[in-house]
Formats: sequence, structure tokens, C-alpha cells
Amino acid sequence: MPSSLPPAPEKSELEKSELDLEQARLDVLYQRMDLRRQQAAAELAAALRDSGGTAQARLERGVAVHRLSSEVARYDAVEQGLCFGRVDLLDGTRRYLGRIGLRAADAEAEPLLIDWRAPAARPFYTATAAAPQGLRLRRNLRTRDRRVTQVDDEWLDGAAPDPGEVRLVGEAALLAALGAERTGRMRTAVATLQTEQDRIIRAPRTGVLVVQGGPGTGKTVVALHRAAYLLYTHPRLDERGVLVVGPNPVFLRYISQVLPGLGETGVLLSTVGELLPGLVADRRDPAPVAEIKGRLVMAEVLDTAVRQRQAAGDGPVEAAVGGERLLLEREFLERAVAQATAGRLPHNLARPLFRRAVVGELARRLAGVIAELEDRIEADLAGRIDTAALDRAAAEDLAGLFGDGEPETDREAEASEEFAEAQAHWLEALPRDPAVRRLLDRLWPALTPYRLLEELFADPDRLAAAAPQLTPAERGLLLRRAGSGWTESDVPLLDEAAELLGHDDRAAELRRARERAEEIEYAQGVLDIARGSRSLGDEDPDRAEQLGGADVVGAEQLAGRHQQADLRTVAERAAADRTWVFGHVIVDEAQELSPMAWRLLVRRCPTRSFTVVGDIAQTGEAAGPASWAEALTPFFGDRWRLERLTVNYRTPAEIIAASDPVLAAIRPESEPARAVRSSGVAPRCEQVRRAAFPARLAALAAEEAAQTGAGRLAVIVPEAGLPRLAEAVRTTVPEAVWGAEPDLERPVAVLTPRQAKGLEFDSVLLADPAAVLAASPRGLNDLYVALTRSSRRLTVLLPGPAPELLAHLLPTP
Ligand SMILES: Nc1ncnc2c1ncn2[C@@H]1O[C@H](COP(=O)(O)OP(=O)(O)OP(=O)(O)O)[C@@H](O)[C@H]1O
Repeated sequence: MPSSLPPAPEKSELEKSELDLEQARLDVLYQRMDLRRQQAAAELAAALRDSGGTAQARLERGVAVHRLSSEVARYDAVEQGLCFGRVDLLDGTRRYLGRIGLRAADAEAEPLLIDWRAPAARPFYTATAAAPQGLRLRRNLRTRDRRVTQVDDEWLDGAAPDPGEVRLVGEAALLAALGAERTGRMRTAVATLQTEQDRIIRAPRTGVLVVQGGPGTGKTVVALHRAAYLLYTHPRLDERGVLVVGPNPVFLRYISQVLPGLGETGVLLSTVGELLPGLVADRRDPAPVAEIKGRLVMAEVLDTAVRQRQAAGDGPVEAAVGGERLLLEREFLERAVAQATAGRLPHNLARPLFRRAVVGELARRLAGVIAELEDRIEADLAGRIDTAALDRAAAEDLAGLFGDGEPETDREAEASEEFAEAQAHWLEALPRDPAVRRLLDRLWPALTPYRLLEELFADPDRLAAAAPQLTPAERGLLLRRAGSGWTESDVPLLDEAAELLGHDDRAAELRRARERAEEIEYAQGVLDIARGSRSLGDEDPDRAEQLGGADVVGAEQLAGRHQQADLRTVAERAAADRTWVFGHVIVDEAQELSPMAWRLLVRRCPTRSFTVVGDIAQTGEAAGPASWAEALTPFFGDRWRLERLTVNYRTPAEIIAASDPVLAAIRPESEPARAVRSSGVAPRCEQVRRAAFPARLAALAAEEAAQTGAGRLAVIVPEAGLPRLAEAVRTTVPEAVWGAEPDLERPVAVLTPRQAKGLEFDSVLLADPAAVLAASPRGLNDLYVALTRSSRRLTVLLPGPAPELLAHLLPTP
């Protein structure tokens, strides 16, 4: 049976003395943290002030600044709830658990505080009465602003659990956390993680882990705590960072405090639409267009579109160069294209090869013409050939130009010195010739992803040639005027195009290589100094240790460390670099991703180290997958493993029961998640005449806002009705927010089901569910999302008859 939160009893003398005891301990912990913070801040200030010194000192200072600034930021981040738990072991050992670890001043002594991610902390999350794992007591400490406000004890006495009961770890603390009013921002759950969540959080990093769970089962909680766990357990991951992908910017803002609250900065939170640095793709395509753009076949379409830009026209091409009109035949162009693409280089990187072939051919032809002319003039002057021979030579010349084999005279001419000279001249001059440049730009243009897509989607013929796999009607949906901006579903296409096109940045690469060589040379100097100074004999053991480090660090590594002194966080560096490769990728609401978006994400983590969380039953995209296998097999084969979350922490039993028929209609085979609590408040459903609907909605919103108190209320409305109904709500609740990115920290937000995905509120007022159902082929899923956002109260307003699936909510007459 789900439990309700009992009223808080008076504190006994015993409890008070326990509170005092824990307060004394908490004081010690905060004192220790304050001291470490002060020390780190002072060291940081000194390092930032200091600009001179030896090369090695400068190098080390850069690394230290980075380390110290992260350390200070971490202490600030964990100020609230620094310590949240204690375990007493059967052997009498007592351990305190916190958001970070704290060592005692005596490094040999037991740590004062154990990081929740350390192996020693694990029994706190997994020990049960039946399997106590060496624990006698698990204690949850509830604190506020450095004060202990409550302790909740669980004695692990070996009692067997009731069969069928939801087994909760630290039940009182968990129920208190779940019962607390929402703030518009997700909180960390580190103090109350449950055993099934802990198992997933600590699963090995390699491979693809899929976490399926119904609404409110803590998938997002698990995903974010897993990111923090992986960064702690794999320190090298910090260099590459973790990417967390969410469905929209509002959701990302909602979860944005969780990882900083765990002291982690090495994580980039992003939507797929934000993954191209510099591009703001804030528009959305209509669902049928987004569906086509998301299909895997678009990768082939783009590949063809690129190849069509590689001298793919028909017939010979005329080149007016060097005062001659030369023809480049189809066969020659095909050969040049084949040569340029043989190495499978991206389009822009293969372009110089094509250019070299064309310029070489034009130079050869021009040199041939000139050398031969000179020969003839000489011969003519010497009276050594007659007019008939001249005519013959001219005919052969023409034949050569038009590609009818290579006449004997050409080869002779090419052997001549004049020919070599003229060829060298043209090889140098032609690339600068505007006519040649124009010709090359036409035959093999340097392309950006934006230009490729813009020109493809604006030209029906080009699109028809590139996308024969699509029907004319589908191609019609893709057509749009150039300059009409970019949408979220364009981003995976642009990213795919960027891969196919490549970026010809040889100049920048040369510069980088030169800089790197200089850094290595500099680092080598540092190492030489280090080794030299040690040979003078160094008595200070710390210093000797540092210098000893020079033996195991090569100049190249040291130069690398120097580069790391870049003070941007990994997340900031990753956000600015399209080609950044992450150490791990976490995808939330993963059921929404199109195949093209998956391709993009796999490029961001080619080692395929992924955590994928979502709920197939909540898929809102028209062409969303029917199963995880359908979504993932094209990218990961069968190399992924599935974990399930089965307990619903958000939604009370009453609301789960209300939404069950909708879940059953989406997936008859799925089991609803079990509730951990009941709210004692039955969902309410009201019918109203359509004409009175907006006014009644506004009145109900005002009532619910008052009921919700300091919590958060969401009014969820069908997408098409958003502006009209939101404005109606604002007549009675002027502080209500709505729009593309409403601020969820405000007490009332009017949202569409899509916007509400992944979010939660104390109370939800759902308007016109029949319109939500009718609005898209995924209407059932959207309705399910809307019904499962509330942690306490649910009200449904019907402007007409109830949809059959919700008829059970109507009051019985
Ligand atoms: N172990 C926990 N301790 C405290 N709160 C928890 C715990 N697990 C989940 N919660 C709370 O339950 C609510 C639902 O969690 P979360 O948003 O992660 O679920 P979800 O599975 O991602 O839901 P949805 O699919 O509906 O988006 C949140 O308020 C979260 O803080």
C-alpha cells in the first residue's frame, strides 16, 4: 500500500540529544569545508596575482588555477545539504555521507565525510532490513542552512519485507522530499536515491544502457546522478566531458541546477537543436516535415546532393582561358572526379585535388597549343613544311582538343622545353585567373552545410535529382524559400552535411601544428631545466617529487597540460566545437529522437558510451519508435542492455489510477508503475458548455492557484488553443506565464503537452483533453504526458462530452 506522510510528532528528549550530536558533527564538517575553501581561494588569488617566475612555475600555475577555481566552485555548490546521511556498521564504525568527500587534517585519519559516489557509501543506498550488508543503522539527516532539522533512523534488524510492498530506502526522508512543494527547478535526490536507481547510476560506463520507466519513475534523476557518478569514478572523463541531451530548453533549465548542486561542471546540457555552435535553430517544422527530415534515408539524400555538386552536369564544359576556348570533355571530368573522390575525402577537402586535375589539364592544353604554334612558326620561317602539312597539324590539334585520342605531335610537343616552360607558367597563372576560379566554383563549389541545404530545399529539380527515394508530395513538403531560417530538425541534416563536406582549414591546421611544435619545444626546455636543477641536489622532498614527475611526463604531455590551462570548463569548450567528442552521452526523453538525430549523437561519441532514458509510451513524435529495438538497432545493433524503473515517485496513486486507461490504450501490455504514496485527493473532472469554457478555465485556474499555495501550477492546454486560453487564464491569474520558453519558477505556467514533457508541478489543470487527443497521431501519448505531470492535484475541464478514456473521472450522477 502506498503510504501517506504522517504528521510530524513532538520531538522527544532522546531525539533532541541526537539532533545536538549531529549538529556538533555538522559544525565540524562545515568548519573543515570553510577552511579548505579559504585555503583554496587564497592559493587561487596568489596564482592569479603571480605572473612571472620560471617557465615551469608558469606552467604549473596554469594547471593550479584551473584546479583551484573548480575546487572553490565545488564548495560553493554543495553548501546546502553538504552532509545528508550516516551509517553505523555492525563493528561500531560510523560514517557520514555527503555530496562531496572531506578529508581530515590528518591525511592518515578516516575521512570526515564520504562522497556519496565512493564504494564505501553504497550500502547507504542498497542495504535493506533483510540484507543489511554489515549495517546496523541508516540515518538520514535533514538540514537547512547548516542546521540539522531532523534525523530519520532505520534499524536494519534482519526483518523480512512484506511481499508485494514497495521497499523504500530512508522512507521518511524520501516521503518528505516528495511531499515538498515544487520550485520550478528539479532538486538533487542524492540523499534519498533508491536501490533500483542506485544500481543503474553505478552501472559500468561502457556500452549502451537503456533505462525504460513510466512517468515519474526517476529516469531524469537517475540520468543526472549517473553523469555525476561517472565523472567521479572516471577522472579522465573530465577531459572529454559528458553530454546530456534533453527535449527542449525549458526542460534543460528545469534540470540545470542538479549537477552544479552535486559540484559537477564537466557536463554540457543541450537539445539536439543547439548542437551546432553558432546556430540558433529555434523554429519547429510542422510534424510531417520534421518526420521526413528525421528519416535515415536523408543521409543518402544528402550524400547524393553533395555528389551532384561535383562536376555532375552533362556534356563537355567550355573554358575560356589564356585567350583560348578549350573544351573539357565529359570523360575527362569523370576521370577528374573519380581521382578526387578516390580517397573518400569530404567534398571541400577533395576540392583541391579536383582543382589540380582541371588546372593541370588546362595548363597542358594551353602549353601544347603554344609550343606547337611556336614550332610551326619556326618551321614556317625556315620553309621546312608546306601548307598541306600545316593543315594536317591544325586538324590534329583540333582532334586533340576535342578528345579524339592524343595525336603523335602532342607527345612530341610535350617533350619540348617550350612546352615545359609554358606548362609551368600556366600551372602558376591559371589558379589566379578569375575565369578559372569561376569555372571551378561552378564545377566543384566550396560548400558550407548551410549553402548545400539552402540550395537543395529551394530548388525542386535539384531536390528531385537528390531524393528519388521520396515521393513528389514528400519532396514538396521539404521545399522552402532560401533564407527562411533553420529549424530543430534541420540541425541533424546540417551536421550530416558538415561531415560530408568537411572543412578545408589547412591554413589553420598548419598554424596549430606550428604553435604545438613551439609549445613542445618550450615544454622540453622546462623539462631540461627541471632535470638540470635536480642534478644540483634538492633536499626538499615535495620539490624532489615534483621534479621526479618530469621523468614520467614527456615534453608533449607537458605541452598538453599547458594547453589545458585554458580556463573555460570542458562544457564550455565542448559547446563551442562541433567536432568535440564526448566521453559519455546521456539522452533524456530519448523516445523523441529521430534516426537522423541519433546519427548526430553517435558522431559526438563514436565509442558509443551512452545512457539512454525514456518512456516509449510518452512518445510525442508522429514517427516515434514503437520499441527501443526499433529506435536503437540501426545505430547499436543488439549491443545495448535494458533496465527498468518500476516505482512512480511523482504521481500519487489516485492520479496513476486516473491515467491507467490511457496507458492501457497506448500499450496494453505495459504495467503501470507502482505509486509510493497517495495524496488523499481524488482527481476532479468537470464538464462545461463550449461557450463558457475559457471563462470557466480562468476561474478554475484561479482556484487551483490559490490551493497550490507556494507550489507550482501548470495549466496544460491543446497546442492550437495556447494563446487564446493562456490569455483567458491571465484575466484571473495575471502572473501566469506562457510562450516559447516560460519561466517555470513563476507560480503558474500555461503550457502545451509537448512543453510539459519531463516537467512536474504540484497541481495540473488539464483543459480540453479531447482536443489534445485529436491534435496529432500521437494524441494519446500527449494526453498521457499531460495527465502524469502532477505530484498532488489533478483537475480536468471538458468543453463537451468526455473522451471515453476519461469517462471514469466524471462524477457519478
Ligand atoms: N530517489 C528519489 N528521491 C527523491 N525524489 C525522487 C527520487 N526519485 C525520483 N524523485 C522525484 O520524483 C519526481 C520524478 O522524477 P523524474 O522527473 O526523474 O521522473 P521521470 O521518470 O524522468 O519522469 P517523466 O518520464 O515523467 O519525465 C521528481 O520530482 C524527482 O525529484
